[in-house]
Amino acid sequence: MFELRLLCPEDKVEMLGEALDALDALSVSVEDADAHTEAEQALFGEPGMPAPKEGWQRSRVLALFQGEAAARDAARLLQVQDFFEGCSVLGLAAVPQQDWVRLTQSQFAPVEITPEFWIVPTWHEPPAQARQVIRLDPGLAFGTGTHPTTRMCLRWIAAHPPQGRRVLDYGCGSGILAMAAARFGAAEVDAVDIDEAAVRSTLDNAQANGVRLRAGLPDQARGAYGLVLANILATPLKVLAPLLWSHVAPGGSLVLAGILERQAQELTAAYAPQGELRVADTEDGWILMTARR
Ligand SMILES: C[S@@+](CC[C@H](N)C(=O)[O-])C[C@H]1O[C@@H](n2cnc3c(N)ncnc32)[C@H](O)[C@@H]1O
Repeated sequence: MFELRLLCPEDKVEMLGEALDALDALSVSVEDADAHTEAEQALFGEPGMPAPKEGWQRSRVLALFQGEAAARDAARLLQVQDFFEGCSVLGLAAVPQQDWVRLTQSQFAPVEITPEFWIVPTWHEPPAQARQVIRLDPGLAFGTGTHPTTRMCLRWIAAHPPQGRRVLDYGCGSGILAMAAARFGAAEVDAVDIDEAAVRSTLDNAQANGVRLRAGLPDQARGAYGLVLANILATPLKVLAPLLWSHVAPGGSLVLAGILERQAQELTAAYAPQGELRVADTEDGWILMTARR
């Protein structure tokens, strides 16, 4: 394969991407051309807020082509287009053949939650000491067990098995928390998400793990649950406070994640009318907050 490297200003990125697509590029990726220099610009918003800008001042656009001829033709064609003004060709380079599947898989190892409880990709054997295993491959939905917020929720579930309880996983992503709740004895599990792809992913993962649960959009959450889990982000968690609390049964627990250490105070304040949130765990600057009803 051959890689064509282009440089372009912010307002040309989208058009260039579409043109490369039309020229049969196998893939197009965009990087900050000023990364690791004084001119590097951070491009992210606060959790729950849009990024301040959609592109970098100067972007490096990398397009993969099947062969050298296709990459050279694309470069020649682009250079004579009006919209290419302000852009330039940085170069063409052969991309060494790699086993991409193996390379991707090698980045995902089994994740230890406790010495007995592991999240294991399907291409790995579970470790010998694992007594509880969830099989999960990285997919479209969030939740492989590699993120601290997910890991803290999983540790909490393992330490407080929801034996015989109804459990709600609000913002289920891959369904990892819902499956863990089922594995640790939940009588009934509902998993909901605003993203339909996450709902599908949860159903697929549950089936692959032989776990019974109901998954759907948020209006599928019904009634009171002995355990409500929500690993989202601070801003939606604050907005959802009355709703999430309304689903916690008397004597039940609420477990919240996706919160940065510095956001503890605002979360405590947002939930104060409902219940007393406490920090139950912390990892890599993230915290887990819980409350009993
Ligand atoms: C950080 S992921 C957590 C996934 C998984 N529960 C875990 O712990 O790894 C957050 C999920 O919440 C979903 N989400 C975001 N806002 C939501 C909302 N208002 N209601 C329901 N789900 C929401 C997202 O689509 C995403 O799948």
